[in-house]
Amino acid sequence: MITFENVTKRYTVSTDPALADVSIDVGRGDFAFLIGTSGSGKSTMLQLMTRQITASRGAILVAGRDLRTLPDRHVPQLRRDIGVVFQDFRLLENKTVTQNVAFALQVLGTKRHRIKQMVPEILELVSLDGLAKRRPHELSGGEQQRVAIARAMVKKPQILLADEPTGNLDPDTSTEIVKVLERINKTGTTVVVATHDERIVDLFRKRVIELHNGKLVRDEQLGSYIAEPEPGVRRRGRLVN
Ligand SMILES: Nc1ncnc2c1ncn2[C@@H]1O[C@H](COP(=O)(O)OP(=O)(O)OP(=O)(O)O)[C@@H](O)[C@H]1O
Repeated sequence: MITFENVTKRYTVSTDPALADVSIDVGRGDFAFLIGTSGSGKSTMLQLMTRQITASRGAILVAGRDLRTLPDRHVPQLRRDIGVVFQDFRLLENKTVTQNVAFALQVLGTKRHRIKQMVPEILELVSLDGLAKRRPHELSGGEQQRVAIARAMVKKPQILLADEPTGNLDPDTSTEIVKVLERINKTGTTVVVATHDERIVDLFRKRVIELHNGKLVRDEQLGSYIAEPEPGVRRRGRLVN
């Protein structure tokens, strides 16, 4: 669903690349955490996937499209296949929950009767059905993030990208949000979550893709936040089998 082949991204010629020779393959229906310290290249990777920026070198394939050759006029179509959520929710403050979600469908040109039908369905998916008439300031952070996820999911994208989705949330609420993402993933959507949140990575034990200074340093199924040492390597004085 998302393939990077030897991708390098340089923002300026004089500095080190933000992403250096990265190759990954995220299949349909996968769930991956993208981790790494600040500045390691996580946001750069997400922005390359949506073609907000283009690679300096290498090939990127997303939902069957080669982003090197995709004409600009086809980029909106690509973005219909990709839902994105952010740390800061980015909701429309003067609109209710229903209106925030409906607005995302209106801009796609969806007919009014379809919007009326689809919005309650999607609110149910993120367990927000009781809060449809509230405005963002009347919601908790976790509820606001659910609205943002609902809004990203209305177009039924094949891929959901989340950039630090639990960054503003307390631990219990963060767990609930990742459970929502997991539920969406179980419906077949490919989910990639860029995060610094060590606790959720260790709790959910999904695939972990780790960057360091723009380089891919780990790609592990059922990974934890801190890489497990190789067998035979000493860790805190104990030999790991
Ligand atoms: N528009 C830009 N112009 C120049 N350099 C940039 C630009 N965006 C990012 N960079 C640089 O590219 C590198 C990777 O940044 P990126 O934002 O992808 O990291 P990140 O892992 O997402 O960090 P964070 O966790 O802090 O969001 C950093 O050195 C950053 O300074």
